[in-house]
Amino acid sequence: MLATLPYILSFLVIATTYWIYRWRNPPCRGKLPPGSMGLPLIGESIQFSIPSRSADMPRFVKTRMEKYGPIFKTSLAGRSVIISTDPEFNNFLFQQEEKCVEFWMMDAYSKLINHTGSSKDGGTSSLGGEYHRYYRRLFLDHLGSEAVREKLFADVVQTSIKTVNSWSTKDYVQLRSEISKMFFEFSAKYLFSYDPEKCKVKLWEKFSEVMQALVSFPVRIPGTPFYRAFKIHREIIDFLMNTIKERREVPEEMRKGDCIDQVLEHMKTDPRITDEFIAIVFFGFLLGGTESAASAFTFGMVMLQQNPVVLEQLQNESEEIIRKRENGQSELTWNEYRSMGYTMQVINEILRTAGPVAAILRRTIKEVNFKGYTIPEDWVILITANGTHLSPEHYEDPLVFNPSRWKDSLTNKNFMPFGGGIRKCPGAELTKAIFAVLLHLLVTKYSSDSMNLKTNHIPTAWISQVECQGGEIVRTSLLLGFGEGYRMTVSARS
Ligand code: HEM
Repeated sequence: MLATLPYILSFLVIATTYWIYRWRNPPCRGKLPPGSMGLPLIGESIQFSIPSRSADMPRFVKTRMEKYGPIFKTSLAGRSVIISTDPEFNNFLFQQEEKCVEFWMMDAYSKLINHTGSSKDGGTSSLGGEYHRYYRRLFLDHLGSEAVREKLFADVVQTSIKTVNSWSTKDYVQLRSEISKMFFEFSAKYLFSYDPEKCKVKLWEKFSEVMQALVSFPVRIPGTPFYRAFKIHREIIDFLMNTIKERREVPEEMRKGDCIDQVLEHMKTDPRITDEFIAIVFFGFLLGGTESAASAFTFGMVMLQQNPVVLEQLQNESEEIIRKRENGQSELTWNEYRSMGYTMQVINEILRTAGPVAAILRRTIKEVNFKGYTIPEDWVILITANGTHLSPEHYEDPLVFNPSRWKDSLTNKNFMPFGGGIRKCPGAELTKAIFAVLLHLLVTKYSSDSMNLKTNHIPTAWISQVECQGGEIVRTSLLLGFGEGYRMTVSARS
């Protein structure tokens, strides 16, 4: 036995050394992008999860961009990952959907919705392939870039007026949560005519609790936030399925013409569209339309407060619109909205600097070759538009909030807050319309020096996991947070 010990030890040393070597140099048929795979098993997950207390891009990304360039490799949560801040590569990837790459989700989210993982699976919980094409068409039919027209816009105006008016009666407004709620209720109304005042189920409260779980550790052990969220998620799915069932029983002539009614029509001819699939899709839509918009708008308000000259110019534009009215109309119209040049520049600048969707995730389903690099199959690619939007290479003085940089054009190939390709955000135009209406109402109803944002001591549910003092803006790796939250006090203009 003793005689074989040196052989066993030598074998172990060689095997471990080989394993570490393989970990650091993953197999690849070409040249992988530069970067470090970190420690065996945990990779660089710890460094990645350290929040940055600044409005700049996450430190993790910034330091590695400086060291390795805009495309680099790492390992996170047991996965081999490529992080891309290169706009050319990002745009290339957006065009490769379902060819070389496919949609991929954070572990917590995919476990929460019981996602089957791949577009090849074809199960009803799959959100790729033909299922994706179906629900995307459904959303775009109602609210795509051309769809935010007078009718939808009038709804946006009414909902925003209701929200902004309610603020004047409050001691303070918890900005982020108010905006989340507004986006949530607007989306729910459009999907299934949800009326929070009539419905017994307090959907928004349930939904906020599920949101918290997305930044918690995804283990389904009783007592953990994730476990509770899992149960509430099921309740929401059951509620949505029940809503579909109830609507099916309503005579066709009494239907409401919302998304559910359209789905019921499609179900008549396509048995693959099940109630559960639609409930999961609606849930994803509500999620997509709530968190990012609320983060971005809150960030925008912080920026406006810090830039009074911009706020004043915004106010001038809105006042000018009101001055030009001849027919005594009091609400913003679609045509007026289309004329709000400076407001749109401000919104672009908010989206650039806030970058609420810090990570768009894809999985390679085939080897990807780009700019001399090879990315093997089954790697995760994390596309971070922040790395582009906040890089001095693409934007002069990137941390300066300067809406005028958009005065010549509101688009460019380095600007991708809503992603791109066949998964580009279908809520983009709606988001811009809601932001414009909210800004218009705020600057015309309240005096600009009264729109004070202060940090409060009520932890914002969304980011309660992020420890932070004094309400600084915090970028965690995937979410934009606000320390202890922002509360806004407003007073009507004299
Ligand atoms: C500031 C606000 C918003 C930002 C920055 C944003 C950003 C994004 C991004 C980057 C994607 C692409 C994700 C990917 O490629 O994997 C996306 C997808 C999506 N967004 Fe948004 N979004 C916003 C608001 C909204 C709103 C208001 C809605 C709904 C009313 C919405 C609904 C969706 C949906 C349903 C998808 C999935 C599209 C698909 O898979 O084809 N988003 N969003």
